Amino acid sequence: MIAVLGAGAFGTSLAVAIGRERPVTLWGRNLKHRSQSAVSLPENVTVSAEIGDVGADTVLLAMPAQALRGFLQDNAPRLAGRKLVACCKGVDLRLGLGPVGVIRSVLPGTTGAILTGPSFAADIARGLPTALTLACADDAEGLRLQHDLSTAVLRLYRTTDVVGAELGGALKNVIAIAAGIVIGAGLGDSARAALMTRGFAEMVRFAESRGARGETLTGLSGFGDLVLTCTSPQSRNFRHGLALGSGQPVDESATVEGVATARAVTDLAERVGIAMPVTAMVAALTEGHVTLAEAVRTLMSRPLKQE
Ligand SMILES: NC(=O)C1=CN([C@@H]2O[C@H](COP(=O)(O)OP(=O)(O)OC[C@H]3O[C@@H](n4cnc5c(N)ncnc54)[C@H](O)[C@@H]3O)[C@@H](O)[C@H]2O)C=CC1
Ligand SMILES: O=C(CO)COP(=O)(O)O
Repeated sequence: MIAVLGAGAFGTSLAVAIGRERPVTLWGRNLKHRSQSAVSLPENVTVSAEIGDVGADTVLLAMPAQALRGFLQDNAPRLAGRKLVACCKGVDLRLGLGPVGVIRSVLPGTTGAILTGPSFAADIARGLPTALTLACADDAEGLRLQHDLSTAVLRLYRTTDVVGAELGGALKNVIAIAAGIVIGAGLGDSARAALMTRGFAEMVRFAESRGARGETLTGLSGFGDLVLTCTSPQSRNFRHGLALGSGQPVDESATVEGVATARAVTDLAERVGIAMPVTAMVAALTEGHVTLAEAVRTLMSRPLKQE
């Protein structure tokens, strides 16, 4: 049995997609919000506001990355021993870990996996074809999850490179904010392409330094999601950048994972001496430490180097 915890945009869309083929329980802490959503649920989906009723052994965790640690701590006894699949993208500010690292840190001994890759919740909910990465260090467990969670239109690829999948999804949000800033400020498509490419280089550099395989970063959870998020106004991270770049107010109510992750990753990279110029600039810009003009000048005046 499968449960999705978190009835926001992504959790609801996953419950809808999986619920078209098999039974799912969807739990949310604020189901009033869900009932206002335009998405209608298939019959296979049972909605519950009582977490104690959720008896599934496979549990998808679909809340923002910065909320995951507290949620796991609050619900540790009830979640221990289940297969936990993180469905969020980010690096925890306090622990400096991706979502599976957070699961392992709060619930040692629990199987942790991550479902990530290029997919807008609205596309999944509409039943449009989507391909994602399912990463689990235990390949036999990963194989089982891959089969249990794939559907006719939700195609899961499998890897054991958990760190690579975690960091691809987390870091692309930061680069998407930068891409939005570039477009919002009218700096042009050429500048965005340059920034995506150099941003991707620093994603790979950072992820490899933490044990990820480069090929994971070139896959769906890295390059794939980078392309989607840096080029579509459906992305909240991209839209956040658009607002910053064009001097408009940002949407404070939106889940914009790249903001906290930019700070978390900048601090981690500084500690180990890895150059992350785009990520560090996004952290400085979103925190108001530099102006856009200073950021562009700084990035363009870095010493000339080999590609
Ligand atoms: N929306 C999308 O298209 C996609 C989102 N994601 C990822 O999914 C994660 C969640 O994003 P969305 O669902 O889009 O955000 P959302 O803002 O639509 O929903 C977040 C949900 O988490 C719940 N929540 C927040 N803090 C909580 C806590 N402490 N305990 C329990 N529930 C809590 C909220 O009540 C809300 O229902 C993010 O990491 C995002 O990057 C991944 C792929 C696609
Ligand atoms: O992760 C996503 C698409 O894969 C969703 O992007 P946003 O969180 O920027 O909306």
